[in-house]
Amino acid sequence: MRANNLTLLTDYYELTMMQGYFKNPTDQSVIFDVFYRNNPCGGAYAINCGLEQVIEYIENLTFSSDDIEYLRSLHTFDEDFLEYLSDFHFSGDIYAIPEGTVVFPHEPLLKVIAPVIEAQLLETAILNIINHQSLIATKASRVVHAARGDGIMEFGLRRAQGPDAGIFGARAAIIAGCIGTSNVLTGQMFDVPVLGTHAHSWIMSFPDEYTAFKTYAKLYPDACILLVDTYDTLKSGVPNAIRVFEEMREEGIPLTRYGIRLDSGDLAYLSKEAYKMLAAAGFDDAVISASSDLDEYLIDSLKAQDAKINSWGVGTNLITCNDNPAFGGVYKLAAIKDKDSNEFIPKIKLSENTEKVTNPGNKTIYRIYNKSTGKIKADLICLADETFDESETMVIFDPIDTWKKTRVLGGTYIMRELLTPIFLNGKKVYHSPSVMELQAYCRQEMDTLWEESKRLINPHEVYVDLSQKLYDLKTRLLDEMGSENLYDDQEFF
Ligand SMILES: Nc1ncnc2c1ncn2[C@@H]1O[C@H](COP(=O)(O)OP(=O)(O)OP(=O)(O)O)[C@@H](O)[C@H]1O
Ligand SMILES: O=P(O)(O)OC[C@H]1O[C@H](OP(=O)(O)OP(=O)(O)O)[C@H](O)[C@@H]1O
Ligand SMILES: O=C(O)c1cccnc1
Repeated sequence: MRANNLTLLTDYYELTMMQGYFKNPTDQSVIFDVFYRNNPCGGAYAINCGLEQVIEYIENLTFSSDDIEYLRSLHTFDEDFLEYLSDFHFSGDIYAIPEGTVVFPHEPLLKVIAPVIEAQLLETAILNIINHQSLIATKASRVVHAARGDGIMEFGLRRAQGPDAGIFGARAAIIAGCIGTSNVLTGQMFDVPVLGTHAHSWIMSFPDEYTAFKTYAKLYPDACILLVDTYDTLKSGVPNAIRVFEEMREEGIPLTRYGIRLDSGDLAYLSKEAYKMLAAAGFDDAVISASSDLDEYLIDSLKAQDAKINSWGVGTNLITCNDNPAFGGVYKLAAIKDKDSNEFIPKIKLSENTEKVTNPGNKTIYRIYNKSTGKIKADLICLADETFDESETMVIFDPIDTWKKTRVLGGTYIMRELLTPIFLNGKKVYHSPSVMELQAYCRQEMDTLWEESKRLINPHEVYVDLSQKLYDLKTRLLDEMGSENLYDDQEFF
């Protein structure tokens, strides 16, 4: 399982490049941006997640003597470089969007400003952490949204891709709105609710289903959710559960959190029939929980079928994000500081694919909200030193189809800068909220999205525009590079 010190959790090439920078000394500062290009699962947004673990990683970033010994054994690194590494610590600045924030493609989720030799090392671990947790938080947010206010219990640990995916996946799922997790270690590490029912094996280990239910109910009268599908849901499971609940009622045991779990069969039909039986016996407030390879689409469909389910256990498809296995976040160089002028010179990466051309320069992001509804109108990626006046009318435009323009009238909008300082000169200047605080924040964030953008299929995309200044800079750099290419003696076929 994950060690505290993740310094060697990096790609080999980061270290070979670092040695290259060390041998060709440059104390040049650079800017790297972390961003992603496509929203997971065909959605219109993502939930940014993993910053607390990035902070821990950077705070613990030191090469131990064992690390140095191991690197020496690779016969790639010289002694002077190894000596440099043994004293290594991060001395730069990091700005990031807080965890639990709704984010969109191409926005810098995190920005590193540091000497190139330091900034290069961080790439792999930062992406590893942010890509995983943002992916699972986004998937969980979709599942939570589909459940329309019912609680989602995260049950994925046994199917997660290893311990870390289980632990930090559950953390991300709770931030995105799951009410609890079956993962006890996540509960301990992050002080979040642990929840659960019982397995089929519990029923099977007793001579009969009634005795199994009765024994469980005696032990856990205030958290008594009985799994009713081991033998026959409607003929045996539900009647036996009702018998136990009736006995509890007769014995004067308060029925606080009690009910059933369905784990197979037609969940719409079974839940409706089970509800009728429970209600007829006076248990219409029983929890009817369902699990069985669920995801956001199945939950949405079961809601549309008027299934009488009010609690959901979701495991495999959530914790693995089965329909979209990678978040696709990247770490791209955006600027290099010029030694003479001490100014950042913007850099751009070209691509045949317009979407993949990077945004150059030292940037920040402003979120523009409609003042009366509080909903997001658009995000504006701009240069870090740009200022805006909310009383002025602003024209924003699509950076690809530039003729698509929107006029935002002065006084009708509010702007909020999303990037927050996390490290300045290597010192942490940010305090991570607790996971439950992040959950509350994420809920508020989801309220700023229009319903149309939360739809599971073909959601309305939120506009992410470039400021005029950034757009002009990008166009100028592209023009300059284009004219350089003009003089290449290329052969065309
Ligand atoms: N009414 C429904 N509408 C849409 N999907 C449903 C409905 N009821 C169940 N499902 C889903 O259909 C799938 C059922 O798959 P399958 O029949 O293989 O398993 P099962 O019924 O859980 O039985 P078992 O546990 O014995 O494999 C599950 O993903 C379940 O969530
Ligand atoms: O279906 P998921 O979304 O992945 O949710 C988790 C599943 O894990 C359990 O099944 P499992 O067969 O592992 O154990 P059990 O014998 O207790 O049912 C549980 O009953 C759920 O079906
Ligand atoms: O508590 C449960 O019901 C549970 C936990 C993990 C996986 N499936 C179900």
